[in-house]
Amino acid sequence: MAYAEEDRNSYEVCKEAADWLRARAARRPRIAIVCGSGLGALADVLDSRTAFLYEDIPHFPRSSVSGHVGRLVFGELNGQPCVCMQGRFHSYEGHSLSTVTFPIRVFFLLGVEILIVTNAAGGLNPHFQVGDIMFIRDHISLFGLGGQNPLRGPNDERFGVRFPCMSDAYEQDLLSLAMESAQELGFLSFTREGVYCLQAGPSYETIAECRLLQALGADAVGMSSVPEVIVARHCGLRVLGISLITNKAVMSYSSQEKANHEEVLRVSVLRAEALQKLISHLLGKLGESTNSL
Ligand SMILES: O=P(O)(O)O[C@@H]1C[C@H](O)[C@@H](CO)O1
Ligand code: HPA
Repeated sequence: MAYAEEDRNSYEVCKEAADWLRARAARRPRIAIVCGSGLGALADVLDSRTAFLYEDIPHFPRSSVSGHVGRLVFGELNGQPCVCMQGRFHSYEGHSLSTVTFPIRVFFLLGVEILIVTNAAGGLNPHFQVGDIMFIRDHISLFGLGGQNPLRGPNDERFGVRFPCMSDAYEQDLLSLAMESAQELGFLSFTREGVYCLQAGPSYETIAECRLLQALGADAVGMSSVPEVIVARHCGLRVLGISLITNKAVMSYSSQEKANHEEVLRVSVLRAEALQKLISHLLGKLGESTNSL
């Protein structure tokens, strides 16, 4: 089917991809997990896995960033049926925001109820350390504030309302369960909560920009996740966001530190196992609380 790039996430196009996947996946996933930079190994620990290359799924975009493999993996984690995006799409790759968020609408049409977005991010909060896991309490979208929103354009009510609320984007119940999981696993010493700020990338921030973002109330800065969260909330998915602090944002002109993707990937891989344990533990709790949450 030929369509303009901005029409990629139209209902019909998303449904074709969802129908293709539904015909091939063994179980309907309840939870979708977007794996951030260097965090794709999570998909490799799912039980009863079935994987599809993005290039084989109708209308799926291609991943071009190292640390993002480019597969959709269905399976079970701690008894919960899941689908993992082993590789996400970023607008700096040249994708429109409708392309970046296309998989989220496909997940919605597959019957997914909960979206877990993970990402690598630079720490702006001076109390954060490299290797900290930050549960996202809220976000600041420099895209959105600047007029670029994935919901821009005609609204299709089959997905959601014209003016969705975002003050409850990150669900408190999921955040509490995630915190409880961190406590039960003994992870509290490196678990934080904070505000994630989206900037366009692919260049990292200048020192003046880091100072500005910190003054605005951001605890971490990254180049993804927010468009996915907006589209997920638009179609009623419950959202948990997790940032891995892979580097400290450079705040001083006397610092010799330089942000780089190799370090981001190195730290992500070091913390990948802890993050897997955390998400798996949380999913077990979601299974126990199916009726109450
Ligand atoms: O996909 P995420 O947000 O985890 O990736 C971050 C942002 C850039 O893509 C890259 C920069 O190192 O890592
Ligand atoms: N800035 C933006 N995106 C990032 C960073 C950063 O410092 N680290 C990982 N992703």
